[in-house]
Amino acid sequence: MNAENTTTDSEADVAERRVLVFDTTLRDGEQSPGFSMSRAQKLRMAHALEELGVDVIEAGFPIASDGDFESVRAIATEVRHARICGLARAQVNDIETAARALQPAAHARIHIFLATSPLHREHKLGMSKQQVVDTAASAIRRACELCDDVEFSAEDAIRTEPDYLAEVFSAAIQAGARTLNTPDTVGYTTPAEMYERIAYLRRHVRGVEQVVLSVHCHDDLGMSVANSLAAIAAGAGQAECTLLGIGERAGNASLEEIVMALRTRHDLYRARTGIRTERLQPTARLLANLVGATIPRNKAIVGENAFAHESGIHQHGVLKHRATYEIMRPEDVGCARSSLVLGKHSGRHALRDRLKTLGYTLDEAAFEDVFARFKALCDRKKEVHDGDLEALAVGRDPEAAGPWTLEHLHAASHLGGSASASVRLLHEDGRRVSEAAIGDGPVDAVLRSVARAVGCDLALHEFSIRALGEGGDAQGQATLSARHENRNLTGRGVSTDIVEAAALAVLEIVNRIEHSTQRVATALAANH
Ligand SMILES: CC(=O)SCCNC(=O)CCNC(=O)[C@H](O)C(C)(C)COP(=O)(O)OP(=O)(O)OC[C@H]1O[C@@H](n2cnc3c(N)ncnc32)[C@H](O)[C@@H]1OP(=O)(O)O
Ligand SMILES: CC(C)C(=O)C(=O)O
Ligand SMILES: [Mg+2]
Repeated sequence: MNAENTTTDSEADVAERRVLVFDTTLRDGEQSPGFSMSRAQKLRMAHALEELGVDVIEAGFPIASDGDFESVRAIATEVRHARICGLARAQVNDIETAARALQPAAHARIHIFLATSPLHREHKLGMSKQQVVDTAASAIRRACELCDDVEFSAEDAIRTEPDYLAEVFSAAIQAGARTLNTPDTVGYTTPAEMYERIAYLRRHVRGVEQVVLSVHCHDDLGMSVANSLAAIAAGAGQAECTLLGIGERAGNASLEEIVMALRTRHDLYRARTGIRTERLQPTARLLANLVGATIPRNKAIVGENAFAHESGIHQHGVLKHRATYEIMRPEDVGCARSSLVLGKHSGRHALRDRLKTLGYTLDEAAFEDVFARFKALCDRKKEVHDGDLEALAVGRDPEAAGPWTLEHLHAASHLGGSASASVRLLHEDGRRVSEAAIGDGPVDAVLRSVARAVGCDLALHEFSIRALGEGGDAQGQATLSARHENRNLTGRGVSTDIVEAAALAVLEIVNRIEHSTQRVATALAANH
């Protein structure tokens, strides 16, 4: 074993295998509550994932909605190196829709899934064993006519009879699938069981040597990464995972943890990935900023404390020899604490340098915009922290920008009673509207006054605020979800004043509504 556990990929020996990283942050990750992204945000994330070096980007489920279709198509158009994948049920319409969305891709994959476990066959699909085999095989055959790379997933594979799963996979290979995925859909398995399952499939699936075996683990019992690693140890050649482990329920296996476990314990796994590990922290932080999530301080690899030492005995050890308490080098995962303090006396060089370290390379116009907003922020805050800079660099979601902007806001809370707020909004067509309302707390009052001003029906559903830096003048990022016509819409806003941050989040929502109303009106006019 390497004493410092800092083995690099170039030291790999000849026996090592290349494990493919299949990222499903934009599909399984995005389909879970709290992580939805607009098309522009997904596109931005897809570029970052490509830069990170993932092999496959599962960009969405094209049949799910027009928005998902458009997102997959935009990613397939712009992202040229990574393979772009679209999910489809074992149904012709799903498959043809996925193929249309993927049509511009340089490298495309259609991913078909069908549940195989007794529970799903009987209670969900109402299909016999033979019907499942036939449905999967005919779906794969149709997909192979439209795309030269087809993956098949046996949903709930872990709770499927092993001999039957081997039969389904053998039929899938015969029908043309090139990757066979074994999902632990409900996060039920254990590492020993997963190892045994992959080893069993390697012994019993006909034609298995022609395909890549893949694994897709969920974290319901907190074992998704351990289970993925066990599958790799047993011979799986592809791991499906998400950044920060976001995904259905308790989430998916976390990409950064699988990748760094393979790298750090190369002595055990003898496997490498194509991930540029120094991009892990910046890419994970970009995701957190786009979806307004907080990365727990103690999160492995990318959390703020992952390389922090506070206790004296540890500090003493690290000062003598870093490897006493660190099994990875912070710089290998993109974690570099800056000693430069940015404030109102800082110039463009220091800001550009810091942004680059954080993973943001902006074009001249975008940089000048960030610089101007940075200076304005410095007038409101003594010190500007990394979180503040990331919020400035991520900027506003273009699909939520304009036409309404906030000109004036006043909010007051009354002890033991309700709160009140008044706003003045400016529309890009020149209209100015002032309104006031009372509510259950200042955020609700702000929401009601904005809703009244723009004449739309909104009810507060959820509200959260997270600090982007340290100290009493830290900026807050508000994430607010409101109910509108039976849908929950989410908006985000950043300010040193949390009520103003909430107002900006409400404005994102009303701007989204106005954009979609305009799109519908344009489409109707075009049809006439
Ligand atoms: C384990 C996973 O992560 S699977 C992916 C889960 N992700 C999602 O569901 C997000 C996107 N989903 C959606 O937008 C919708 O569910 C849609 C558009 C796909 C389908 O919507 P609807 O047609 O209204 O169907 P609904 O979702 O209510 O029910 C699912 C239907 O698909 C069928 N189905 C489920 N899985 C499969 C499959 N793999 N292959 C074929 N049919 C399937 C069900 O039996 C059910 O059929 P029925 O309508 O004949 O009863
Ligand atoms: C669609 C499949 C691969 C899935 O997400 C699961 O089974 O968890
Ligand atoms: Mg899943």
